[in-house]
Amino acid sequence: MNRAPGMADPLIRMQQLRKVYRKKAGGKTEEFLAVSDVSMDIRQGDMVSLVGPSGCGKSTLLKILAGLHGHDGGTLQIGGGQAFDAGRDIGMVFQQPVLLKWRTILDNVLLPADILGLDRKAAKARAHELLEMVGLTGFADKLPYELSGGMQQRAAIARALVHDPKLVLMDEPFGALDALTREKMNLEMLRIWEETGKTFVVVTHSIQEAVFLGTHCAVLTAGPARMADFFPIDLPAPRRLHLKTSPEFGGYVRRVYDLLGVE
Ligand SMILES: Nc1ncnc2c1ncn2[C@@H]1O[C@H](COP(=O)(O)OP(=O)(O)OP(=O)(O)O)[C@@H](O)[C@H]1O
Repeated sequence: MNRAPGMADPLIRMQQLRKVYRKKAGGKTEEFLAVSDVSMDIRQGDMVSLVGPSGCGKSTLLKILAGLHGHDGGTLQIGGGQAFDAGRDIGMVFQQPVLLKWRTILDNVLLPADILGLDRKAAKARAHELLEMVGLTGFADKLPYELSGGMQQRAAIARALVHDPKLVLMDEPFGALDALTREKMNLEMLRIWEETGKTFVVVTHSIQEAVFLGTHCAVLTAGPARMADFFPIDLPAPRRLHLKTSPEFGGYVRRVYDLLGVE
């Protein structure tokens, strides 16, 4: 795991973060508390998994980090004391790859660089490097429909990295994949994270996936919305699938089950 030397402040600091959705209905304003009392420090190079049941506010939290939503209480500092521009410094991966079907895989990967107006030649060289990193060498000129779901999601990961963001936000990136492809993608993602040294925040419904991927895990609950815990996951690196059969892994999984009240 790479950490910037001398970087004292965390890349992200959330303190008692709170988000209320408001809706006007029949002359009244209805309020819904979606995120409550979320506090955590995320350091550069961390891989943080956000886990919790449907509706507990994981996506809302990610949208707040991405600058797509404001928050109603608490504080959020991003950048570790350095300038931080959400458009430039964040890469996003969604549950579906959302590739533009008329653009080649290379041109899809280049999309953020095009939007930001980055030098096309340099961006193209980086896009080719990233395609190699995600195992898609030779697919640059294909159209999305010519790739499997897992391959498309790997292209989406390359797209999230092409503008060299400081922070990568992933919202259930492997939720649409079959179980075996998902396990392979977990390993791929850990390798990409190791190679890039970037900070990743990953939303998942899967407790096993949260424990397997994370250097840290944030557990959120719904009804009431709150953060139940945030803790480091001290498992040996590099993580391999057989780790899932170890008592240490089982201990972390059990801790999350207990926090979520799952029997
Ligand atoms: N734009 C919105 N306006 C009003 N309520 C919203 C809005 N977005 C989300 N909510 C509500 O806030 C709560 C948290 O939603 P969010 O999408 O963050 O949950 P989640 O944990 O990501 O769920 P899932 O795992 O099912 O995607 C839910 O009860 C949802 O109905």
